[in-house]
Amino acid sequence: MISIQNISKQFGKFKVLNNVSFDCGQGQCIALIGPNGSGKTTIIKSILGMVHPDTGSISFEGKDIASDWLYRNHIGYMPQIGRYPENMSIGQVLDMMKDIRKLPDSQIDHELFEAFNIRALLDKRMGTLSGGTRQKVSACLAFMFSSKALILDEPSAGLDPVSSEILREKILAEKKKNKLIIITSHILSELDELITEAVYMQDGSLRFHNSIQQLQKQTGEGKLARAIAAMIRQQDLQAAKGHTAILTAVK
Ligand SMILES: Nc1ncnc2c1ncn2[C@@H]1O[C@H](COP(=O)(O)OP(=O)(O)OP(=O)(O)O)[C@@H](O)[C@H]1O
Repeated sequence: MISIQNISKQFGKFKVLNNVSFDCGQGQCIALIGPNGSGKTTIIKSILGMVHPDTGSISFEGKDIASDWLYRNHIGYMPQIGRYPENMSIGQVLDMMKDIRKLPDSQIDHELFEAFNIRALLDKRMGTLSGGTRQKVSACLAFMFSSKALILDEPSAGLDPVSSEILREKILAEKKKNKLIIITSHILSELDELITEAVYMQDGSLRFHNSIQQLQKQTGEGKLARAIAAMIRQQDLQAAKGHTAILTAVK
């Protein structure tokens, strides 16, 4: 559904993405993980057309995204930090987005709107909201338009435990509808039982892309956090062995 081919991006002298390629298929729930600053948000922004890679290409349903921006209507995006006109009320922001997306009311998904009780907050101005409430508004907007693909950047950051669970249930429900979901999180335990694939970024490069079954089989670990840690240890060990073999051969 989304294909990322050899994308690189440099900000000034700093290479943020280095020849990254991977495919994201319909029905997959992909964890995009890696240390701070490894390039996860830059990948997401590249998919959304908010950052333009210096080289490489990205396609959505087989079409290069550079040639047609309408693909964006098929993606629900929840940013790490939602930025909205601070003087507008929640109700005005929701109405504005509905106007832009032009979807009939019957197709609008109000589930999170109801579950987070946003109705009671409609008159509150965006500039006065707590971080968690702002996240809830971002979540409502991401899921509201019944998009084929959902991209969620640290979706539970700042949410209270009950709201996090509501959002997790919603993600699970959307996964069952065969949507593509790409999700970043530093709390790997949140991703257990949710994701089908893990894409691990390090220093702007893709370190591995495995299905959860492959990861579990290769590491013998059931939980995502332990499987990722074991996978990295295995790869480091292999690299060290390769290094030693080269040194021995040179001697
Ligand atoms: N517009 C920009 N100008 C300059 N540097 C940038 C810009 N956007 C991102 N970067 C740098 O690119 C690197 C990757 O940033 P990115 O936000 O993609 O990382 P991340 O993996 O999402 O990190 P985190 O886990 O902290 O959210 C960082 O060092 C960041 O400072």
